[in-house]
Amino acid sequence: MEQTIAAVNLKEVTKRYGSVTSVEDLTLRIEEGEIFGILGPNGAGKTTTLESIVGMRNPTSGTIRIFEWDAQADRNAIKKIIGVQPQEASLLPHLTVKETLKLFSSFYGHGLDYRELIPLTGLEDKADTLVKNLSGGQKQRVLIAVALVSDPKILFLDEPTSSLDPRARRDLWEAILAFRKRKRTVVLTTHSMEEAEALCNRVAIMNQGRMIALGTPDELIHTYCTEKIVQFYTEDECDLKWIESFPEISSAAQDRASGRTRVALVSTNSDATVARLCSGQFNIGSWTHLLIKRGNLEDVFLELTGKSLTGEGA
Ligand SMILES: Nc1ncnc2c1ncn2[C@@H]1O[C@H](COP(=O)(O)OP(=O)(O)OP(=O)(O)O)[C@@H](O)[C@H]1O
Repeated sequence: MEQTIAAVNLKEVTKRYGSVTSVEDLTLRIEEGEIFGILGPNGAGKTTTLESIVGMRNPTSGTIRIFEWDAQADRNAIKKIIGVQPQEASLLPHLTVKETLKLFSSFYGHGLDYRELIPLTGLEDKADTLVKNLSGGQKQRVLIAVALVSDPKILFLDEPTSSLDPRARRDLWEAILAFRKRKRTVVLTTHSMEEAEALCNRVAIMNQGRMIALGTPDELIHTYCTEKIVQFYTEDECDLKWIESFPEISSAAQDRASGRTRVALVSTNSDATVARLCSGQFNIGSWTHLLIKRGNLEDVFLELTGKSLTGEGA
């Protein structure tokens, strides 16, 4: 069966700087229409990967293709179909948002008009505001609008929301999702597992230059986070030793606040644990507020590396 052409295709890509290996033996296929996240802590190799794909760095070995083009040999062809979020320094502070987008549009013979870009990036209220008077989040949206001016087939974003407050971050997620609705591809890097879960249909987790996991957020959580937390409230303290004697319970903890006890059980089989709770096997009397929490991508990273994403040891 003939495979469709990938939006981005990396084969055995390695990038070395002297004795430092930034990216090692990375093979990865990103399909058209995906929002693909490259995740990992500081120094994992995310930016090196992204910049190698867009032709800003040359890999030491391996091949990178964007659709039918080679990332090194066909840079001019590739430039016409990709959008890369520029640095803030490329904005002129004394132009309005509308003027900025008109200026960048004038560089292209085709592409999106500012009248389309402004609603796409949620900048309707700021169209006539000078760039120098925008907040950090609004500037970030202008940068993404600039990356979209050429109506690219693939948009590349390096940590697009790292400096934003939660509200601005959500607004930007909306803009990225709106772009994807146009059947375009987005490749982004992020430290934030929350962002990856909210936005990306597939993610590659990198650590120390290597890809250590690849899949949908759900697949990765299901594969690597086999334990769930079963939480509920009781009136009195529980006999945790008894509860921990059940085979699927890895650990149990409780804390008392506002006259009641919150109990958290880490379970390898939450269905069995809930069944025991409902049938009274834990001998705890009445209970309320049952909550079952599954792991997240942060837990996946912890499971794979023994470290949190912020680099703290487990
Ligand atoms: N130009 C360079 N010269 C030497 N070493 C480099 C260079 N660029 C990156 N590196 C090294 O390669 C490794 C990966 O860096 P990279 O910037 O790709 O990581 P990252 O995952 O994007 O990190 P961050 O989240 O901190 O931006 C790091 O150890 C970094 O110091």
